[in-house]
Amino acid sequence: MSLIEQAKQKAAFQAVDEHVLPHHRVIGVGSGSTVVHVVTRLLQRDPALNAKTVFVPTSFQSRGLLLDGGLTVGDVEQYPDIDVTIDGADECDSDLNAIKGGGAAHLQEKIVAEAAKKFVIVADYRKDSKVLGEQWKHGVPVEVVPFAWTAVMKKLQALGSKDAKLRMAMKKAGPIVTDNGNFLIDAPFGLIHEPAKLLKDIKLITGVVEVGLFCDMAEIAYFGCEDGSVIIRTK
Ligand SMILES: O=C(CO)[C@H](O)[C@H](O)COP(=O)(O)O
Repeated sequence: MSLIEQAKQKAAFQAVDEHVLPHHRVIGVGSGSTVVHVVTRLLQRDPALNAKTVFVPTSFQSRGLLLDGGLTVGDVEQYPDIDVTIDGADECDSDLNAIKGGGAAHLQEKIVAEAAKKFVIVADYRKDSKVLGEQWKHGVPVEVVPFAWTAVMKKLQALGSKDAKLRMAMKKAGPIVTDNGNFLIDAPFGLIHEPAKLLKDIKLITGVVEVGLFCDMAEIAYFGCEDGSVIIRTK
């Protein structure tokens, strides 16, 4: 396993060990490569404990990971009160505001994070920053209704994101379609000093479904490092 993968694993394992408690019955599970290690650790728990627990995924990917592991899967409609949600991030600032949606899953991720009593971020050290936009250069992921994408793009440009782009699929002649049937625009804004304000401004654009800015949501973040240590940040 590469050093970066080991770093992600360290962060994920520690977060599961410290935040998924024996009395918890509903656990939210995010998406992405770091979350693969979260599921690995969940599967190492006492099977009797896992059998009494429902896991709420945030994407096609995490649903598959949970089902492959034989865990019981539920959704927010059935389980609106989640004990803890653990998810990755594309970048996380010193106030624990995060950019998410690199994996196009931020709508469901935000719903599952908001439904949780506690939201925990796991990542490698490259995601740790002072100000959003320092590390993640692809821009803020913005999920949009397909019909509205050009109109939303113009509004994002007017807000200052000159290089906003529709996210294209790798092996399809066309745009990425999210798990919810929408398109995605990646909107770079340089350094984001006021993420909550930017979040509000983007959300007010008609046709925007959800913005990959998670402001004032995470309680704690674990960043795995290549030397085997884990940086922990709290609010
Ligand atoms: O927000 C996400 C998906 O929408 C992911 O959590 C984020 O992209 C981080 O992924 P990884 O752990 O692979 O770096």
